[in-house]
Amino acid sequence: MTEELSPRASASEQGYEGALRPGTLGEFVGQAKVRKQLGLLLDAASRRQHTPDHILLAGPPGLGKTTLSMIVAAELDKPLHQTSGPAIQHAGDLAAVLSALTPGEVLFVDEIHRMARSAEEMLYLAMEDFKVDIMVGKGAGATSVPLELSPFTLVGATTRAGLLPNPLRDRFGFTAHLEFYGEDELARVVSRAAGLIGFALSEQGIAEIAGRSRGTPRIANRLLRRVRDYCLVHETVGDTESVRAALALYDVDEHGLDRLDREVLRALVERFGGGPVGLSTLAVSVGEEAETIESVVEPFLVRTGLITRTPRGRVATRLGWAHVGAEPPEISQIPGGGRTG
Ligand SMILES: Nc1ncnc2c1ncn2[C@@H]1O[C@H](COP(=O)(O)OP(=O)(O)OP(=O)(O)O)[C@@H](O)[C@H]1O
Repeated sequence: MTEELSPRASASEQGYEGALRPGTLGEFVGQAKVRKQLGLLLDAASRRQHTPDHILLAGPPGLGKTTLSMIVAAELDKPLHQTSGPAIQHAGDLAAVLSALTPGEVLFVDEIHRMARSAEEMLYLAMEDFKVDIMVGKGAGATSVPLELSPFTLVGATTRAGLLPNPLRDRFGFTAHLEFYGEDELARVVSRAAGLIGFALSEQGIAEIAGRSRGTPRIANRLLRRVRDYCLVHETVGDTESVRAALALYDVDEHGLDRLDREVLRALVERFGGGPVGLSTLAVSVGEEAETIESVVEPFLVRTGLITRTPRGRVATRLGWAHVGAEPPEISQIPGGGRTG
């Protein structure tokens, strides 16, 4: 997968991303339902002068979970403490974080599904009663000492909501499921970001980037940066032509497919007659890890209707055949498919 289309952030783009983050719910583009629900929750909490319910943000990477956690803290006018599941490997790690929280503080735990089990159990009590039991001493002499915590709001983020144990999931008063963005919404993300970085981009140029961003604001902002650099170096304006030229340079096609996506699709059509074929066979045929194909390539090809998953393996749809410029052998046997995102 080319770096341009990875939904995950790279360390080098954190500063750029930070500069583009919307600071309020009003500035946050799209996700209308989640914005309304969250707005109501925060408004009610401030009217009751109470900390809001704990919030779980679920959805694929790059859709705005970290941004929303910052917005929650900003709207509540409270500090934000950020950590992540992998950083909490022992109950003691969590106890240290929780005991340092100030009243009303927002605690953001990214990838909360990756937290240690022992810490999860401590978190149940902390979420419910703002208390933890600290074990003091070892062996037979060990005793548990209750510790009162300041009331806080936990904002948990996960790309794998299904992996959260039920007792943890049940302790969130509100769960927001973030959806992939439509092209109009992505155009608004790009237009806003272009304004912030002071880059003049035509309406069509904006639409070209939006259409290649795989429903993901992080990718939209990254492609914008590539186009801005291209225009700077080639001393050209941000129009459709320069967007196309810049993104062709990075192997991003008009639907947001990259080299690996196209290779997989081409292998499916040309080497396996459109399928059905098993994932591992497909992975070997393009010389890539099955994991990468399953977690990154396949979901996007399925979502855009280029392939489907059947019990017997992956099958190219009519759209998939057309995308690689090939004719399907017998139309009646090929799934129709349809672009969705
Ligand atoms: N709704 C939105 N409006 C405008 N920009 C957005 C929106 N959502 C995300 N972005 C931008 O996309 C980038 C990635 O967002 P963010 O870091 O919040 O994603 P995430 O879901 O937390 O990703 P991960 O799961 O990898 O942590 C940021 O630069 C952010 O400003």
